[in-house]
Amino acid sequence: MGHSAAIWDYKAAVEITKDWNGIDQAVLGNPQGASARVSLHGGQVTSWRNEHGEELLFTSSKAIFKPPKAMRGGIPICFPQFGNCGSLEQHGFARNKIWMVDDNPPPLHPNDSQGKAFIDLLLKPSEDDLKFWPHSFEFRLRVSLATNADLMLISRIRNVNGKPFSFSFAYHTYLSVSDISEIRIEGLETLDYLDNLCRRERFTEQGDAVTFEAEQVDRVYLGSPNVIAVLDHEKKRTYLIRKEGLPDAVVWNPWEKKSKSMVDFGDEEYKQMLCVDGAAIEKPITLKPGEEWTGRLQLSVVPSSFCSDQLHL
Ligand SMILES: O=P(O)(O)OC[C@H]1O[C@@H](O)[C@H](O)[C@@H](O)[C@@H]1O
Repeated sequence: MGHSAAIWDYKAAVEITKDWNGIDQAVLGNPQGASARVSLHGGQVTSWRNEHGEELLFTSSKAIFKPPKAMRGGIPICFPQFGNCGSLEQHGFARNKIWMVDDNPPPLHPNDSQGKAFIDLLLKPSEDDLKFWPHSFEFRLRVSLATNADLMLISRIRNVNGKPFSFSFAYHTYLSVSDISEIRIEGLETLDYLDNLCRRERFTEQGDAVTFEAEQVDRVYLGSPNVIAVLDHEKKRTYLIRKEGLPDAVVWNPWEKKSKSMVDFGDEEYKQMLCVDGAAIEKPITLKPGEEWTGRLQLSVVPSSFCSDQLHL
């Protein structure tokens, strides 16, 4: 994984190393041995492991770890556009850019700082970016790992001083699952969704949970609750996705046919992955000069005996 260039003591360790392409990445650790890795390429979280060293995020065995494209897995950031419904490249440019580390980040909130390892990455537009998206923004991404191994991503996007601008956003979260046909998502039942496979037509979810049976699912659930549970029966564990400032939830699994059409994805790998993204898509966010938007995502894993009633889903 490359050599260590620096060790900072943000209560727990944050280490900057080089990845296989010589691009810096931050490795966050907690005292129990959990870890998270975030690449400066795209500000993309590329790994999140629990204290037993088990990887919780999916990465394709065919992933291409080479800029300019984002690698298939982890948590790419979709900004300032989700999908292809705008003039920019699919899912926006942020995931393809090289971000900077902020060596002097503002402190964590006192209620929020207990033992957390964190790193702040910054993205500002280059001259070239301004030609395609002429808006002066600053994007601060804070990735932190808690003592209980929860992974938190906080995005703060500020209109530095330009004209008002609008954007859509998603944390495109690739979860690693044992077998997609055993997975249930709770928290999205009865909601309306836009079906990306059906010209973004609006439907209403009918099942008592979202399950995956025989075909690609590619939907944007609207006005979703701030906690969504992904139950993995076989692994006897549940992912909890908590979000703030992100009203929508994208659910995507490519299934067989689409998997075969993606060069950086194995034909059978759809069985082991599921994307559930905290997102702001249906109603774009608009920022006036000087305004800032915050979108938070917190991922936890709990045993499947944990009752969903406790979540107030
Ligand atoms: O291949 P990309 O650009 O990373 O996108 C992957 C998928 O991302 C999902 O979020 C979209 O809803 C899908 O339509 C898309 O295929």
